[in-house]
Amino acid sequence: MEMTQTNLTMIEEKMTFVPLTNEENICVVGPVKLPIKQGDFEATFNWYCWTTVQKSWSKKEVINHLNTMNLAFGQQSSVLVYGDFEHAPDALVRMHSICHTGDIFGSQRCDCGYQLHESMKMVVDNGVGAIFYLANHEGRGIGLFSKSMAYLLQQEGLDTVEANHALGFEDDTRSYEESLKVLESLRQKPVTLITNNPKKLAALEAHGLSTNGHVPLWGGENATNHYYLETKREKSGHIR
Ligand SMILES: Nc1nc2c(ncn2[C@@H]2O[C@H](COP(=O)(O)OP(=O)(O)OP(=O)(O)O)[C@@H](O)[C@H]2O)c(=O)[nH]1
Repeated sequence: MEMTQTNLTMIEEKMTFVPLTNEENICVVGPVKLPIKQGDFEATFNWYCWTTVQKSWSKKEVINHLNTMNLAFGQQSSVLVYGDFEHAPDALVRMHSICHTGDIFGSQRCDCGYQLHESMKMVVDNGVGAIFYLANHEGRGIGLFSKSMAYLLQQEGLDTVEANHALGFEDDTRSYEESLKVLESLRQKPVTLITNNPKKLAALEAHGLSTNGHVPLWGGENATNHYYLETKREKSGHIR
């Protein structure tokens, strides 16, 4: 079926350009209505997805380029927004790094799946908030393929930080700049971060966004991930 002018206009109305660099804009699409059901938990979020595009492109050109952008070969990030995110005085925000093994497979080697689902519940209980799902953060920035090797090293006794170093990576190479620009485009008031990671708070403050501090999210601890979580606390500076 051909796209009609009405459909094209409707999509263009849901597209926003957020300046990133001199060469690139972030193109944000949304809100898209997204009803979610996970066990007993049900909620309807406003979902926004984004990708970077050439600065010179118009909205129509972005749509025309979709089938040559190879979007399935590089994942896009997105955010689930709940409530009156732009205006409400108190909003909870989670900056969640993608974890293919924990979030999708339910791996017990980390606490990621627990944190993702729990933060969605916390946002809905709070009435307002957003969960950013950051697609270029797999394995704290080393990628899934490298993470599989890091896991093999961890099976031999290295901790999560040592395993990254052994493969030639820094422990944590994640950047929050792109997602913080998207956050700024959705809300200018202070937010409370759901995190145990002080680096995430520091990134928000370094970007010039004001914060109401953080709420910790510990839980989902088990015999398999105990050592991983202990290393986060002892070596990576995670707040108890
Ligand atoms: N390299 C590496 N990455 C891991 C390992 N276990 C989990 N991860 C990744 O670590 C990231 C965890 O991200 P987050 O849930 O945002 O966790 P965090 O930085 O500890 O911060 P908070 O959860 O907010 O406290 C995900 O990208 C996982 O894929 C591991 O053993 N090695």
